Amino acid sequence: MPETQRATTNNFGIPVVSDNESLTAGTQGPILLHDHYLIEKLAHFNRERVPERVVHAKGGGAFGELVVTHDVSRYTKATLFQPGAKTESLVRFSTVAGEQGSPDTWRDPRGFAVKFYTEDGNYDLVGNNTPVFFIKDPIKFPDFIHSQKRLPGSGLRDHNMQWDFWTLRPESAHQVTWLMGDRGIPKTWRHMDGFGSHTYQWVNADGERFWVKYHFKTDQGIEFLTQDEADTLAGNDPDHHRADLYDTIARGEFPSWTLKVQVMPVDEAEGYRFNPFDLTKVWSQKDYPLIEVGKWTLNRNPDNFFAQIEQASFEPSNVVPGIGFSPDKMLLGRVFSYADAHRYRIGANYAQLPVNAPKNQVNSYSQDGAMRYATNSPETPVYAPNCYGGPHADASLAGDEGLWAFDGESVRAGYIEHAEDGDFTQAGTLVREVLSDDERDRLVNNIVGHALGGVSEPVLLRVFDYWKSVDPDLGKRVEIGVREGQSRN
Ligand code: HEM
Repeated sequence: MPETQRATTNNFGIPVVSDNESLTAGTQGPILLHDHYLIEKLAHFNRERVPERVVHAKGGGAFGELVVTHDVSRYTKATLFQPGAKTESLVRFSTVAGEQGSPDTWRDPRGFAVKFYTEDGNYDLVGNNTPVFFIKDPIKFPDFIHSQKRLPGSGLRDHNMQWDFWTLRPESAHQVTWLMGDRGIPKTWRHMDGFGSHTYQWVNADGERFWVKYHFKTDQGIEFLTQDEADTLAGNDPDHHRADLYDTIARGEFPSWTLKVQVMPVDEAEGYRFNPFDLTKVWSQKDYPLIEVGKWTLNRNPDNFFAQIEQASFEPSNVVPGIGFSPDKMLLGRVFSYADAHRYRIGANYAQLPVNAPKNQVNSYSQDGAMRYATNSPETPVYAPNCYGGPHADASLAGDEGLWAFDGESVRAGYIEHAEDGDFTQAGTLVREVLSDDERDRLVNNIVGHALGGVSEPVLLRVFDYWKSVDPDLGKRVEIGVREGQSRN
């Protein structure tokens, strides 16, 4: 064996005799059970997969850093947002509805999940490439996702089911308008913006509170794929977006985004023309202009995709001092959901994996569980309170948690309607005031093409009404396009 070549070992470091032949009783005899290396190989292989994410199963990611270039300390005391702060980061981009092997260029929102390894623990901002979402109550999330995935009998995806759900839940209109437009298929992950989407809370050093929305503006410029381009790539190059990110970073070209925020003083929320906690609405940038925070750059590829991307866990519950939640019910539902998903998908001790572990010291009282390894000394007390020097909670942080006032009975109700709320208002504004003529034409074509892909009566009639409610002219064009398409087929 050449000196530089290392001997194969089994998982316990014991050198093995053969990479190629199993141990048998004679050349034609049975395989022997005590060939423990063969058994190790076959048994470990059977356990190579963890369950794929129930949503956002197909994705890719990279490491990078956030550098704060502007002073937003009057809005938050969070250490990662202080002037000059530099924080290591991880991102995972994804599609929502497809499975692990699905094409990157299907029309779908893109996940934009960011982890910041701050000195106060991990801050996860688990957003999308759109500022809004299809629904506004977490109780609807499993129904919504079921309608986007596959039929139980045939295992096929079904546009009829998608439109049935969307048109029966008209609060989806704003997000569906984004989805059916150019932003529904970004050219690459580098050519899309990212959004925290929800309203979060920032708390400054004086304990003052602000509502905040995050925007990652791509420095590469927004670019998209037409439906035809995307369809071709879905067949020829299903990992197009994953490969693009990896290859670009490997070439030493580091994509970046400018992080900006919209900030609303808490006492302005009640009188704002849109309910600021409704995830199907944006805040007008005329009312709350973007404030620059810093530069977020991706500069390092994973060196083990499974360990660092597949096992990565992002959870909206990870907020650090100076950042808090808001009355957005979707956000509050997500605060429960993700850590629960990780415990099932990766295991109880997923937070100990290097990609998920914070860079600062963990002093929690969690212990044991599958695959646990020790991080504390044997003398560390395993309960609180104790009189043996174990960690104790810091009550002085109470004001940094991001709390808010509320009052009233337990109710099952929607959001308080503000002056200009309504399911179709902002979708209509997007169509009429933001999109160019070309963009509107492509929107109509995309909707018509999608509806012709299996949507039938009575859902189809609701599709026409839905788009007429967004914009009467757009709705008429959709109806004419679909009827013409039907008569051609
Ligand atoms: C109540 C509503 C929601 C629920 C219950 C929910 C639940 C989940 C679950 C269970 C996962 C899989 C986690 C895993 O196995 O690692 C997931 C992934 C994800 N969700 Fe949600 N979700 C909701 C809404 C949203 C919204 C509104 C956004 C964006 C604004 C979003 C963005 C993401 C992203 C980006 C991922 C992938 C994270 C990764 O790359 O690992 N989700 N969601």
